[in-house]
Amino acid sequence: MAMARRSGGGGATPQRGEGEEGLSHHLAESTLMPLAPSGSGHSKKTRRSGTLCHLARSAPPPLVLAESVCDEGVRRECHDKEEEGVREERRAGTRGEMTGVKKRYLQMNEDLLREHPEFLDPAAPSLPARLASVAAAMPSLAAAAAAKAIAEWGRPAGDITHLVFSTSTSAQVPAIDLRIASLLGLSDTVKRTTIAFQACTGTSSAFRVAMDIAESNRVARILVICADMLSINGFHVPNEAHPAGIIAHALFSDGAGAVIVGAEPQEPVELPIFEMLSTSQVTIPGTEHVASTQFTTSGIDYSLLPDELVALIDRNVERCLDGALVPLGIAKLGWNNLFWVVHPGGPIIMDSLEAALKLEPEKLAASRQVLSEYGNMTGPTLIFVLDEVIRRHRQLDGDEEWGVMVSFGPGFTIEVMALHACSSNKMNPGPKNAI
Ligand SMILES: CC(C)(COP(=O)(O)OP(=O)(O)OC[C@H]1O[C@@H](n2cnc3c(N)ncnc32)[C@H](O)[C@@H]1OP(=O)(O)O)[C@@H](O)C(=O)NCCC(=O)NCCSC(=O)CC(=O)O
Repeated sequence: MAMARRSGGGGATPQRGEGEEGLSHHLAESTLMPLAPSGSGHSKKTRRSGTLCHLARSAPPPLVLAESVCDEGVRRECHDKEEEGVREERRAGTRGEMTGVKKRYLQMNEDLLREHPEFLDPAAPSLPARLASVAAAMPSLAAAAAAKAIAEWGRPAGDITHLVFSTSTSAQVPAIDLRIASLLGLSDTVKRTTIAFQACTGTSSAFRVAMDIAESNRVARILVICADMLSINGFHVPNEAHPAGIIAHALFSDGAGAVIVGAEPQEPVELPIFEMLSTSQVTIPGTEHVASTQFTTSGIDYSLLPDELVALIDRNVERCLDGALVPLGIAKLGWNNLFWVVHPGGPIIMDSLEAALKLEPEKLAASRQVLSEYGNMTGPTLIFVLDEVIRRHRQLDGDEEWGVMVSFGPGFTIEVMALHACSSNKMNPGPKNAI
């Protein structure tokens, strides 16, 4: 397997010297054996971190698309704004134009509403029924994503040693990961970890934990699954006094994604896609109020202060990226020479990031496309974006070798993971990048 550090060929490349030293120094701190065969041009001291081997995604069947029972409220909100003449964009806009969401997949449907009319009554206690509905629907959705990832990985499910499951919309004991493990036929010795309520940083948190496991246990094969179903927990009759709820209706959706992480791949069976080079999580003090969700007796309530969030991104994102990427020698390539895997929280979040870093529009094209085609699925969205970035690289012959995964979540938290595309797999065609 090539550990591509490009020496030319058009891709932006950290130069020998400061950047390379930074890379070697950082990676040497990990406990991993080098993945590169000797003579590949890498320093013998160069160590590699956990490698992301395979990923797959799945969305639930399109039970209710954008034309869901939520539509009336959203349309009414547009109409009222139109009458007030508040916003020119709103006058011309449809819901899709406002949020960037054209299609979504939702588990909430009319059958569920008939079965649980209390979901329509904001005063009726409905949280237990909602959580039970999630518990009934989520395992099969998550298992479907994981089964695809395992099939693509090429080794038997029984070879999975660890399961890291992340969700912000399920709460039960034992956690849903147990049911998923059983559906997948995982070993009864698999070590399970559930990461709860990280919201839009759910995937980043799970990847971070998986990377730590892979670094400390080189034979571990970690199945990471992220699943959320905000349509069930967060569905409420629209209330004009609560605009965040209306926006949530137009934006949020359901989905699940899975990846398999491990070190020292057994080629040719395991063909890695990305190397996970470093992770960082920065939480800005005193900003807990900016993005939050509350469990109420009638479901999950979500709240976001968009102006404060935009200001936080503007003031902090570059320093967070520098903190993660400068030691690796990647930051000096320039933000526009990296590939970007960004959680598309909403148009305002991507616009802010683009403006703060002066990113060219195509850098967030994968994020915008996922938002458009799937909505904001909370945690799993980032895996969909990763999948889309890979697809685009293959189709458009993208040549960025170094990249960054970014998500923003409650805290207010900024998570960054530095990625390197493996030349042995789909992201980069090998010969072009070989040294
Ligand atoms: C909704 C929008 C697409 C609308 O864009 P427009 O360009 O049409 O208009 P705009 O940005 O000026 O916003 C219009 C009005 O809606 C308000 N507004 C926007 N988003 C809001 C929100 N989430 N809650 C409450 N109000 C909100 C604005 O303050 C403004 O109010 P006024 O008219 O009074 O000035 C965008 O604002 C947006 O992307 N908002 C963020 C969406 C979001 O909440 N995403 C989830 C992120 S959470 C996430 O991803 C991480 C996590 O879960 O932790």
